[in-house]
Amino acid sequence: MDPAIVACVVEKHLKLIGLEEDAERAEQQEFLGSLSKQQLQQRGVAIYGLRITEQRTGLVGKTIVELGTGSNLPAHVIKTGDVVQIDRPSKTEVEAVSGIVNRLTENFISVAFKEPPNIPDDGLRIVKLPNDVAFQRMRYAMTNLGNSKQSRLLDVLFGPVKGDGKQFPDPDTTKARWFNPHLNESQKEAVISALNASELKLIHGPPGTGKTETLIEIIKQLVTPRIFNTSTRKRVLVCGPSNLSVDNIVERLGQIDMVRVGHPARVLESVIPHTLDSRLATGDAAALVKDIRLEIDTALKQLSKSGAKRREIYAELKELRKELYSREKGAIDNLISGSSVVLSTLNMAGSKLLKNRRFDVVIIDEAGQALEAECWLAMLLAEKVILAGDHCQLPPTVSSPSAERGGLATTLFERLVSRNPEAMSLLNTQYRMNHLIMDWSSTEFYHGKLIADPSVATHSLFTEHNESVLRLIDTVGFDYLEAQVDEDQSKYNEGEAKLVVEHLLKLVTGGVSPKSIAVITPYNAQVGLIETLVSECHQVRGVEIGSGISQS
Ligand SMILES: Nc1ncnc2c1ncn2[C@@H]1O[C@H](COP(=O)(O)OP(=O)(O)OP(=O)(O)O)[C@@H](O)[C@H]1O
Repeated sequence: MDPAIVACVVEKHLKLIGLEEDAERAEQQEFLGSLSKQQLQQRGVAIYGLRITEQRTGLVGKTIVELGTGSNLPAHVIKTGDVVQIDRPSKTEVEAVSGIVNRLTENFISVAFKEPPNIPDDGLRIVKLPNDVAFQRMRYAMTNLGNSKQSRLLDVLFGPVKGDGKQFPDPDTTKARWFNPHLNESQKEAVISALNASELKLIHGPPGTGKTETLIEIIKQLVTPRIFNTSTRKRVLVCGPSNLSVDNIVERLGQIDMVRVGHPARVLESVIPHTLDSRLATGDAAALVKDIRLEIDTALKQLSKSGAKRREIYAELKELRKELYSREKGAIDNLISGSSVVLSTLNMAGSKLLKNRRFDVVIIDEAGQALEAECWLAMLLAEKVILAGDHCQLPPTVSSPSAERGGLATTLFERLVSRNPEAMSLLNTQYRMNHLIMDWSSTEFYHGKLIADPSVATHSLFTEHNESVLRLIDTVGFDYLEAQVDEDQSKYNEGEAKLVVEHLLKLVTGGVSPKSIAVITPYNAQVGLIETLVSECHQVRGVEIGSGISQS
């Protein structure tokens, strides 16, 4: 590698991450500081009138405080994993404490704290705060990259070595043993070249081309080699930028020896049994920590009625939590280092649980949606990386215009596709769209290289073919006026919304179920308007309407 190039990349990204963090913080603070109680509630960033309903011990000695209002919580936008402040707005002498939302139901919100919080039992408020953990971790990743030693992987990524190194002679594909023999030719080529790559593999997967399907085969082949005659089973870290991107893989891996690192409240329900928490709560580890958890919970219960003994109980709690931490840490280490496949978000790869571990291979899915620094959180943990994604779709969202101009939204995947094209395979057959829908994007973005699999190439919603598969409606000249709701700058257009509902009616009366239709519009106000019109028209109720921005 060329240390000067690495230093330059590190410096650039540290600066861009700083700009992005400043922009996000300024946005949040301006937002929170300028709003009244009523406005904060209306926007859903604060919940008032809460009281503590329960306190207990969570994983690694955290204190979990459950709060409720006595009935359903008002509408809010607070999500699990958000950093929140808890205070008592009517009493300034009560010091605010901050924690992380651990679980949410209609009636309760649970918050995890490092130490038991010293707050009163009622009259409390929760306010959503900006979360700087992601930024701290990205900074840590870039600093680590700057300090990393020369390696083959870094030579490929920052030096003159090409990313086409092979470990084995190419196998006879007709005789290869596949977990999924139905993979198409481009998928099989991607699997073989990924397994054979010495340091780097890039898999370019346009929509519906079976990127996940291909990664599943790669993971299974790494853990239990069948194609390449090697007895070495690899240990794999699989990451993605969002919880959903990781959970899609967990769901399709089946019964493999794996552990999903991440908060159970943030993962899909079907994935919960694979989470670290669930595995710890059910295995041998559970017995090891059961007694000590009970003792902590008893001490926590005494705390609220203890008066003068409060200090003693705090001291006892501190000791108990130290012991719990050390036992749980041992159990966590055993589980993570004993699993063939570990899965987490990129951000979580920078957490205490994973950051100093080593793997044989790191796989990143949806790499076209991840910031470069996030990728480094995972990539520094192995000597071989496989990145899958599609740089021709939307890049990750960036709040700071200066950071965007500086290149923060240019992903590592996109950079490597042009820097190391020899390491790339294109998945060329898609299984989702009629070819008429595909043709346009194939020509515009994929140099006309996409093929529609025969199973979908001519499929259509109607058996009697009188409705076109793809229709573009130019509303210029229709006198449809755009309007703006408020200072949010969100726009809507009544004429276009009515046109959408007319088309929905046509589809539904033609026999399409409303549940299989989705409407996407970039403006929240337009989402709201179409939702209202849809709710007023009973035939089309059930249609999904959204801005297309993922919530995961
Ligand atoms: N070789 C194949 N034969 C038949 N069906 C396939 C094949 N590969 C993928 N599919 C199907 O195509 C669909 C898309 O696959 P998959 O979700 O793996 O694609 P993707 O590229 O990850 O999708 P996305 O566009 O969401 O990123 C799935 O229904 C999958 O079962």
